[in-house]
Amino acid sequence: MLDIAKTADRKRLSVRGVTHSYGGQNAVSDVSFDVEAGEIVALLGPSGCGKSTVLRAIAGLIHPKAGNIILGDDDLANVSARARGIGMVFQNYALFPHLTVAENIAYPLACQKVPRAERRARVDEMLSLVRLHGYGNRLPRELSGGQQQRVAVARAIAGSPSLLLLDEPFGALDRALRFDLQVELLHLQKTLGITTLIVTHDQEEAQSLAGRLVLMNKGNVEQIDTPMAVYDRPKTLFVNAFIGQANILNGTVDRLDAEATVISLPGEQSLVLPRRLNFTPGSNVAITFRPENVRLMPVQSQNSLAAKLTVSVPLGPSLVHDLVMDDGTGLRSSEVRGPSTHIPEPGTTLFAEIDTSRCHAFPG
Ligand SMILES: Nc1ncnc2c1ncn2[C@@H]1O[C@H](COP(=O)(O)OP(=O)(O)OP(=O)(O)O)[C@@H](O)[C@H]1O
Repeated sequence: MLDIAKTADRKRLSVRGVTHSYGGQNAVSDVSFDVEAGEIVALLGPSGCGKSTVLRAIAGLIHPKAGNIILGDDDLANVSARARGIGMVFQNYALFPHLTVAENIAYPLACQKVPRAERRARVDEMLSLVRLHGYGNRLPRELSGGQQQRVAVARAIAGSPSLLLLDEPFGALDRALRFDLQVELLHLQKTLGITTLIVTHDQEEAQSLAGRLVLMNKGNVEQIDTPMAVYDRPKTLFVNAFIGQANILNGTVDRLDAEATVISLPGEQSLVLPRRLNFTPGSNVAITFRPENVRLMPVQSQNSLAAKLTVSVPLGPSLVHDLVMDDGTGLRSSEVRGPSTHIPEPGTTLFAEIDTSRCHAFPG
């Protein structure tokens, strides 16, 4: 077992009702979530939704207007950024350019007044951990972007922080390298068991790294759940559209009984959902479903919608079809491609058969 794993101090992070504004404009409102000791959670949402503001408040770089941040048993309100025991990694590496790799990694240890010999041993351990053994004497500019980011990770964990914060850590790297570093980070986090919060706007990154996601939109938390639950049971239309792909049909509740709800759609089409929705007749609803829950058929059946094929695109193992309905609403269907999969001609009218048991309904 690694030395650092023995000394890692697992703490639970609790964010309670954090609210912050810049110049009167609320950037985050009443944000609450927990990261259990040793857990990895992703804060996910579109640009400007307030993710970095939450992270900065946890790190102690800003003081939120309201709310509490509790790490372990300590409320951090009166604890300085430096004394919080938090390791941070930013997108732009932020290594000290005039210090060598080893000096960069040793920096937090020097601040903690760790004796020189112990510092040297810890730096060596960190270099092996991030697979940069032998690079200690180089300057940051003599490393690739991926290597620099590994040094940033090593520096963040060298001081055995009780919390690791990562702000878009791999945003500047190309896709393949990002994936490699994500796998490495996951391995490292599991080995060390550091409570970790990662901020990203990349849903694939969030889903591959985190056990739970905190979905933010316009300064508010919309849902906190596992990646699969967020995908399968989105609580809001925003979450449904932000995670994965979603077809959205705007319609009106026509009639409902105990077992079914009939939705009228533009162009005299309709859809029967096999359950009673919590809406009154006449309500506007947005019905959503994933492309993989749509099958294209040559003939009409119940719960199929007529649409014209615009394009079919092979994407690795699947085939994605884009269609347009008479009223201009777009539809997307995807299927697993086999050796005999037939690709229809663009312009063909097809019938999109929707698995209505997988549809979600939100206020329109
Ligand atoms: N220093 C600042 N002064 C004024 N407004 C700010 C400041 N920092 C952030 N904001 C505003 O607060 C809101 C939230 O910003 P924040 O950086 O937290 O979002 P984000 O989700 O991290 O975005 P991104 O993914 O683009 O980094 C935005 O509307 C932003 O314009």
